Formats: sequence, structure tokens, C-alpha cells
Amino acid sequence: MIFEMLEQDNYEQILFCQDKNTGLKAIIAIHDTTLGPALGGTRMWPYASEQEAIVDALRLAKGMTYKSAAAGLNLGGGKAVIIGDPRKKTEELLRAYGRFIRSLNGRYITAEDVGTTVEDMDIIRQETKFVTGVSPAFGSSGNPAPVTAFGVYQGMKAAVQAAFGSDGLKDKTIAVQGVGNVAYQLCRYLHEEGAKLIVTDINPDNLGRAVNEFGATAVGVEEIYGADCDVFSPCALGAIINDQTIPKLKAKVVAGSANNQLREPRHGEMLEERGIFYAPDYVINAGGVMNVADELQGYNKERALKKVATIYDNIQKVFEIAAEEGIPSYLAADRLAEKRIEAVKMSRRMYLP
Ligand SMILES: NC(=O)C1=CN([C@@H]2O[C@H](COP(=O)(O)OP(=O)(O)OC[C@H]3O[C@@H](n4cnc5c(N)ncnc54)[C@H](O)[C@@H]3O)[C@@H](O)[C@H]2O)C=CC1
Ligand SMILES: CC(C)CC(=O)C(=O)O
Repeated sequence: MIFEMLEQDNYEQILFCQDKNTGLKAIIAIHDTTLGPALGGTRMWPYASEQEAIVDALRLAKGMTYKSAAAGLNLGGGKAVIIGDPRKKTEELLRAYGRFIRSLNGRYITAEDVGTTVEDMDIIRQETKFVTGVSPAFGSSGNPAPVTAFGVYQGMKAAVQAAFGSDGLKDKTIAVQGVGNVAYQLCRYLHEEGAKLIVTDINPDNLGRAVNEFGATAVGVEEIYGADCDVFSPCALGAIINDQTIPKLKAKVVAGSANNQLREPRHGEMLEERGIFYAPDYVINAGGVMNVADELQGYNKERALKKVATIYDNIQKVFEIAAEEGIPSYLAADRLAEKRIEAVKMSRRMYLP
């Protein structure tokens, strides 16, 4: 069954990591390394089953291949998941995990994702150099979330420009699902530009912070889909654009940080049929990977932010391709990414001694 899954989307490798002493159960998935080493974060989550964890790792890894390709980075796609409650992680578990990353000798480079932090990356760094998003004290870029948020803000403006003919967000109503690390910073940009915010979160502290600091209106977790808004911004987990939620959406734009927002590709078609401008997830949320990728050449914040600002142009380009070719935006993004991977693959045919 696993080989069938790998074959379906042409994955290169999957690594199951187990360490009885520390309780580590991790999966590292490497999708495609045509463009370079597979870089992607490590998610720690109490998955209900091993199957769920495998599927998440695989889907996220493929997303990273497309994300880095569309972003113009020389990186392949990989991602890892640790099965467990992030509140219970220990130094020894992370160090054991770091040693597994080291065993891949640079084929996979890690960073933060849901359930892991800069402090965790600092611990992993004790075992391997193939880790990014490490503390600035080590000359690294630190927490990628604020930079991801800046990129989402840029991409949202480009999507709003495509949908409304102007990229201003003043007085636009934005419904934000999940106000954690990325969306908290995103809400700050939106609030500063004069947008009205509707927010939801399962974590009352995160919710309260957005309400108190940005005057956001809080709604229930199910209510957010039907919120009366211009933009729906999914910033929690994946698969939230699906048969149940699409009919509820009132927004004209979907633009958020969450990975794998479409449950299935056909949900991208459904958004298109309803005239909803969908900013493809892996294009709009590439700010984090652009930022940590800069570490690989010696981190320079100014250079990294300049790169992240190109997300505005990338989203614009996706909508242009979609309009020219009469295809949904998710497909236009896939074409952009696949075209680059294929072109580089061709240019590498020549043997170099
Ligand atoms: N941190 C980064 O730099 C990047 C993050 N992403 C993606 O963006 C999303 C958010 O990432 P972070 O902000 O770092 O994670 P986070 O864990 O800090 O924030 C997620 C928030 O969503 C809330 N949440 C979870 N389930 C929910 C539900 N059913 N309804 C409402 N709220 C819910 C959580 O309580 C939390 O406040 C994730 O999908 C992540 O993979 C993508 C690219 C980079
Ligand atoms: C900081 C990034 C490398 C996190 C990631 O894995 C992603 O973009 O989804």
C-alpha cells in the first residue's frame, strides 16, 4: 500500500524513524530533489493513526516541491512529522530525531512547522547542521512565521487586486481561520492597513489576543466559513476547502497561509466555478521557505524580505496564466512549478566530470 502511494505522485523516499528510549516516532518524506535538497518543516501532531501521519507527511512534502519550484528556489520538497503531543516533547526526543536527519546527509533539511519552535530547531542543531529556522544568535533567521505572514499579506493584496481591481485592503473584511504564529502577524498587517477582521481559533488565548490587539470580531470555528467577508484566509490546518465548506463561502477571495487547503484538486475547480479567486496555498505561503533558504547562503534579512515581496508578483502571474489559459488558479500554479522542474531536469542531462 505504501509503495502504491509513493508511486502515485512519484515520491523518492520515505523514512520511518523509531527510537524506543525517547519515544520518537517520526516520518520523513522526500518528494522530489530535482532542484536541490528537500527542505521543509517538521510538524509535531497527535495523529489519530499512523495512516493519517503518513498521508500528512506525503502531502506536505509534495507541497514543498511545488512551493520551492514556483518560488524560484533551488530546493526540492520534503517534510517530516513527529507523531505525538507537542506539549510533551523532550530534548532527547528532538536530539534522536536530529540524528535521523543527519543520517540523510543533507538530502533533507528541516525547519519549523505546526508544533515545533525555534528552540526545538536549536536542539536539533546540536545533532545536525541540516536544520534552518535556528536562533538568530547562531547567525540564522529565527522564527519564519512573521516572514511567512509578510508574504501572505503581499499575496493577498495581489489576489484582491485581481478580484476587485485595486489591491487596497482598507475597509475590506477579512475572515481569518486560526490566529496562531503566522496569522497573528498577518492580522497586524491587515489591521494597520485598515481592514476589518473576523477571527476564529480553538485556542482561546490566541483568539483573545487578536480580539484585544486588533479589534477583531470572534466567531465560532464552524461560523467562519459563512462569515460575511471579502476575503477568507485559512491559516490553521489543511483540507478546509471541501464539499461542505465551499457552499458556505461568501468571500470573493481565498488567501491564507495554511498548507494543502484544497481537500482534493476538484475543489479548486469548484472555487473557480463560483468566481472565487483562490491564491494557491504553496505560492502565497512561500515566505517562510524563502526566508530559511536564505540561511543556506549566510542569512541576510534585507535580501530575504526582498525575495518574499516577490510573492505579490508570483500570485499575479498565477492569475494571468489562469486567465490566458482558461484554467483554475491552482492548476496554473502547478503548471508554473512543473514547467520549472522539467526545464531544470532537461538542462541536467549533460554529464559533468
Ligand atoms: N510557520 C510558518 O512559517 C509557515 C506555516 N505554514 C502553514 O500555516 C498554517 C499555520 O501555521 P502556524 O501559524 O505556524 O501554526 P500555529 O500552530 O501557530 O497556528 C495555527 C492556529 O490555528 C488554530 N487552529 C487549529 N485548528 C483549528 C480549527 N479547526 N479552527 C480554528 N483554529 C484552529 C490553532 O489553535 C493555532 O492558533 C499551517 O498550516 C502551517 O503549515 C505554511 C508556511 C510557513
Ligand atoms: C519554514 C518553512 C520551511 C516551513 C514549511 O515547511 C512550509 O513552508 O510549509
